[in-house]
Amino acid sequence: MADVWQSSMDHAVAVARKAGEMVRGALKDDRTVMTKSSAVDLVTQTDQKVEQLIIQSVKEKFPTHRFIGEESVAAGESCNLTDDPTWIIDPIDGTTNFVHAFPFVAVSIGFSVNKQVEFGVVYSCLEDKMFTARRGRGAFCNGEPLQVSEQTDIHQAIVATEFGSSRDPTAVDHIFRSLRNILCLPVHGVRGAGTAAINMCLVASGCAEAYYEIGIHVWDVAAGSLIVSEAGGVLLDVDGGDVDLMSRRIVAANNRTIAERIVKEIESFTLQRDDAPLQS
Ligand SMILES: O=P(O)(O)O[C@H]1[C@H](O)[C@@H](O)[C@H](O)[C@@H](O)[C@@H]1O
Ligand SMILES: [Mg+2]
Ligand SMILES: [Mg+2]
Repeated sequence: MADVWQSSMDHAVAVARKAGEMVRGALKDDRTVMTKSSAVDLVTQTDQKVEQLIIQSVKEKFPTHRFIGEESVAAGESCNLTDDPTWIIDPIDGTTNFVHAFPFVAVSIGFSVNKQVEFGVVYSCLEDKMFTARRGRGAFCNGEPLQVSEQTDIHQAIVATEFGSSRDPTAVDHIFRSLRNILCLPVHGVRGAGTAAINMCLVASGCAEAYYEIGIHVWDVAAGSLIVSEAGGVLLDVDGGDVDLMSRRIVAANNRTIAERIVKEIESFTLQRDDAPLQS
């Protein structure tokens, strides 16, 4: 049966690679840093230019498709997922890393139809690693199949997480208590690449057993969520229920045993959903 979304996925890979070239080029220039929701929620003109490059290129080829882009939402566009074909774009995942030339920076493009991710593309620009997944057809890195770790013992796991962009003391307390609970299980180690998308690709690659975070957005995790599940992994909400990509919370793990063990240690809290009505 013809795969109606293959041409869209091919375009996503091509434009992610082109965006990666733009990111690498911008690393040679001075980067003007602006802030969004907090003093540490950074954005640059390169984030904005990359998002426009991706969106304009898609509009030319697929004029009926819709978009959820991190920087478009930051500029006031809505973040509502419909049944329509929708490109869910994080132009630079790891902007803080980009600003500091810390070498983990990704372009993340998820593609949803009927509110289901059909393909995901994460291009780790400085590693030149193209992570891809098509629903039901596996996950790959530069064309090589990906498979999650087979580890079921949490005490022999590496767990990835991030501290996020909030410095609200209550949220930070929850984040640190969760981190302490997990670190002291003990686990072999806790790591963070500084980008949700690359953390999820590390889980899909079998390099980390799990990644969890409260504070992410749909554009951070849409592509990575499919790459993890197509590599044999599982996705949960931090409370152990079904994952909800708009909820700003996620656990991505190699298997349910590890995922549910991590859920037990997380002090969860809720944040305003990505698709909450815009404040008037
Ligand atoms: O770099 P961006 O796209 O803003 O995404 C990161 C976010 O800013 C951080 O707060 C999260 O902790 C990371 O997981 C995101 O990758
Ligand atoms: Mg991001
Ligand atoms: Mg971003």
